[in-house]
Amino acid sequence: MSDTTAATAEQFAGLRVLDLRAGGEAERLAELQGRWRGLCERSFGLDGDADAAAKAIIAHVRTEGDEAIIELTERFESRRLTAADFEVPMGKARAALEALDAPTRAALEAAAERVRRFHAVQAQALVSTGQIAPPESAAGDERATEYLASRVAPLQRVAVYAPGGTAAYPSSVLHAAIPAKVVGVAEVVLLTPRPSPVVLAAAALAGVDRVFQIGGAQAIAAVAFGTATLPRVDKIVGPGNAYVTAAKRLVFGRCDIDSIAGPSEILVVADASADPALVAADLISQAEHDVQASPVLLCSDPSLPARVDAALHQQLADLPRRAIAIAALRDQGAAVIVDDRAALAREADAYAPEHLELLVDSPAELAAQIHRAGAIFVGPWTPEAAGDYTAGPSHVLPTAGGARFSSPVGCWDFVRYTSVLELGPKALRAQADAITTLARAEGLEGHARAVEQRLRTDPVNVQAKVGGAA
Ligand SMILES: NC(=O)c1ccc[n+]([C@@H]2O[C@H](COP(=O)([O-])OP(=O)(O)OC[C@H]3O[C@@H](n4cnc5c(N)ncnc54)[C@H](O)[C@@H]3O)[C@@H](O)[C@H]2O)c1
Ligand SMILES: N[C@H](CO)Cc1c[nH]c[nH+]1
Ligand SMILES: [Zn+2]
Repeated sequence: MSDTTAATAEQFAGLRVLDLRAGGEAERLAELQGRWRGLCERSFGLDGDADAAAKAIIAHVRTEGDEAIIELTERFESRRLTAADFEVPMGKARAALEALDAPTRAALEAAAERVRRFHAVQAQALVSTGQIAPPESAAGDERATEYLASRVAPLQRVAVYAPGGTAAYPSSVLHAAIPAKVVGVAEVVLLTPRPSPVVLAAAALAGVDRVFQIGGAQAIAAVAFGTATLPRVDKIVGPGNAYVTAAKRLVFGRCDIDSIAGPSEILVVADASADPALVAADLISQAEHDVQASPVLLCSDPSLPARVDAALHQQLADLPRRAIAIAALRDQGAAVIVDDRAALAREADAYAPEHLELLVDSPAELAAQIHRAGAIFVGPWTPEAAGDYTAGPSHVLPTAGGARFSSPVGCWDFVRYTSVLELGPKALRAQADAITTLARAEGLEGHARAVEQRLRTDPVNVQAKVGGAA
């Protein structure tokens, strides 16, 4: 991990430039392309130290339960808790909401309302679908009826993880717990280390049912397996650092998870029309999250990286979290130069960022050509920070290239579908030949006989045989 304490604004040496334009010296170009591919192939934590640490923590919590949580919280957070301290009474969260200063409460309520409204619309798409499909020839014949359905129902109990290491994230409480409540999850459990009063207030506002002031991989393990104090949950959602993210991946299967929502990322796609001050501001807005954040510029204007570097220098100078931002810009940051607009779209898709920001001419047109991103911010009036707080869609998004296959946290995360099948005797008979043939092709005689057994006992079938009609 980077040494953040030593970093200062003066130490920021500028984004490393990867000039991928055609026409450069072939060997050098191949090397730069290899480096860019390395960034596109990032798969955070898959074989890193965090994975090994999370594995050991999970094993410890599985065997020692609450005792392990007490020990690990002391080791990683220097906090001495007893099991009785784990749960923060909801009364305290409600009191925190009441005690909040008026501007913060108004901002929290405005964000909560917009997130709720957006997800209320999204939830309308989550319907049970059913089909009663007698063949036309058998219309009105109940025995030919088949009922095939996908029945949707909310999960019973989910855990929301809200980070609390180097910053507090009341917004993450809203952006994960509200969609869960919108679809009717019975019990939402919040896990968060050192909850600030604003985090507790957000929990009360979002309708969270229980709050546990524990964090890290130990919190993830606790709710995946359950301990004497913490309940086992059906799903864990929410962002976190490398340890939290690795633990989520490791407990998947014991419970569900949303996606790998790890250290923040932003890919700012810019052309000659972009204002370098906006590019720098938005790179910094994600770099300041974590020394492991990834702030990357992808541009078609070769003069832009130098102008963005100058703006970065200026803006980093008095940034409170500049040490973190500089470490992220230095270690994961890059300025990638490509030939044209088509290459901007192609390489943005290849990077599959958590946040994609388009500071280009006709940004909506370019947005339509890019398919792999957690969220796309279109045009100069849509800073990524708006999505973090008030816009409405959840800011809990897949990182580390997960946007290739995962989605933002949404109402879909908090429901599951059950298939329901009901066949009438004629409907089964219509499929029987295909079923028994396929079963025997798979060497599964028992399956074939399970169907034939029914056909033999179907009174209509018996009658038909006796009467000689089908
Ligand atoms: N992708 C998203 O949607 C999204 C949203 C918000 C935040 N984030 C990210 O969430 C992260 C928040 O990280 P954070 O650290 O501030 O809070 P966190 O709550 O995720 O992690 C803090 C916990 O990490 C554990 N920990 C610390 N050092 C450890 C070690 N050496 N070994 C094992 N465990 C250790 C501790 O238990 C501590 O409680 C950032 O990376 C931020 O970028 C992502
Ligand atoms: N940008 C973060 C997701 O990567 C979410 C967040 C919360 N608060 C501020 N930002
Ligand atoms: Zn953010």
